[in-house]
Amino acid sequence: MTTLTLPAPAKLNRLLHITGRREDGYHTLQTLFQIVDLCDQLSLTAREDGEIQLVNRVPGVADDDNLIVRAARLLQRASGTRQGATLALDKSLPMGGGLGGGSSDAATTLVGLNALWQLGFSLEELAALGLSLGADVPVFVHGHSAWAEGVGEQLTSVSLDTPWFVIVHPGVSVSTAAVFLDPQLTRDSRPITMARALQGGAPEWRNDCEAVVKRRYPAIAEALDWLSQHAPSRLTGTGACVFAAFDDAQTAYAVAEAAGHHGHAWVARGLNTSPLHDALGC
Ligand SMILES: C[C@@](CO)(OP(=O)(O)O)[C@H](O)COP(=O)(O)OP(=O)(O)OC[C@H]1O[C@@H](n2ccc(N)nc2=O)[C@H](O)[C@@H]1O
Ligand SMILES: Nc1ncnc2c1ncn2[C@@H]1O[C@H](COP(=O)(O)OP(=O)(O)O)[C@@H](O)[C@H]1O
Repeated sequence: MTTLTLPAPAKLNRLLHITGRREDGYHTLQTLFQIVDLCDQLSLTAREDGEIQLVNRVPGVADDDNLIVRAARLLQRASGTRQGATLALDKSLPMGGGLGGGSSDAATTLVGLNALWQLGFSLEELAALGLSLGADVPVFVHGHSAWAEGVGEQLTSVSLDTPWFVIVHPGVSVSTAAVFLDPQLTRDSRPITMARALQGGAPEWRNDCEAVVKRRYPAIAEALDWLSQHAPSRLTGTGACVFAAFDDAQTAYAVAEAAGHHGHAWVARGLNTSPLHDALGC
């Protein structure tokens, strides 16, 4: 029996600009995705009976809605394979935290099962499949820090600095849909070039969702205000997590320890390549 145990890393949006709204209601974005070394773990075991079996439930998510089950079934349909898989998910990343955990789990399932079932799909083909599961799936399939446009699926690999991040989850759950529906959301930011984005610093390194999210969720506003006393701080995605970058691990761990009542805090290292791709050599 063959089993692959693989990481599903989190991402941070180092900046997030909303540049417009498409006719289908989805918003067009410009963002810098950075992969970090905070991960869920997924074990994939091949089965000959064609079944997709989930070993452990994710609380609050029906098995048929679990993104790893949906990703496995999608890949079965796309390839016509008769193989199945047993999926075991060891979840560390908070759900709905803006860290992309569910999307990353789905991406690891697609990339991992493609290897396990020896299907031979390219990463581009897997990313296109993954987009139907969520806008953040392609960057995790792609496996590299990226400048993204469209709804996050038009990706250009970039190399970012790799600081130590303090990530704080203020313990509230943010509705992505509600943030995008809020009338006060900035949705007309002028598009910038990738080169300008990569220069870093204010005013480009901002998150357009921040004002709306701070107004709707006071706990996130408080966490941001607190973390900003230590270093420039931002929201990732539509939240709920906020983060700040530090040059050395020691300072980052000290700040994380002091985060106290603002929520659960992690220290994570910024990466440019995904540990998933490092593990599989792809
Ligand atoms: C904005 C980002 C940045 O990383 O936020 P996070 O989810 O990471 O916080 C993501 O692209 C989010 O992608 P994802 O989390 O897959 O969003 P979905 O479930 O597809 O969308 C939930 C709802 O948000 C709205 N939505 C989402 C993405 C987008 N570009 N425009 C939108 O208007 C739509 O109303 C959609 O029905
Ligand atoms: N395997 C999974 N892990 C996490 N969330 C999942 C999973 N499958 C489905 N979901 C659903 O996807 C939603 C978004 O999850 P996640 O990607 O963790 O958040 P975000 O997009 O804010 O980073 C969750 O609230 C949950 O309902």
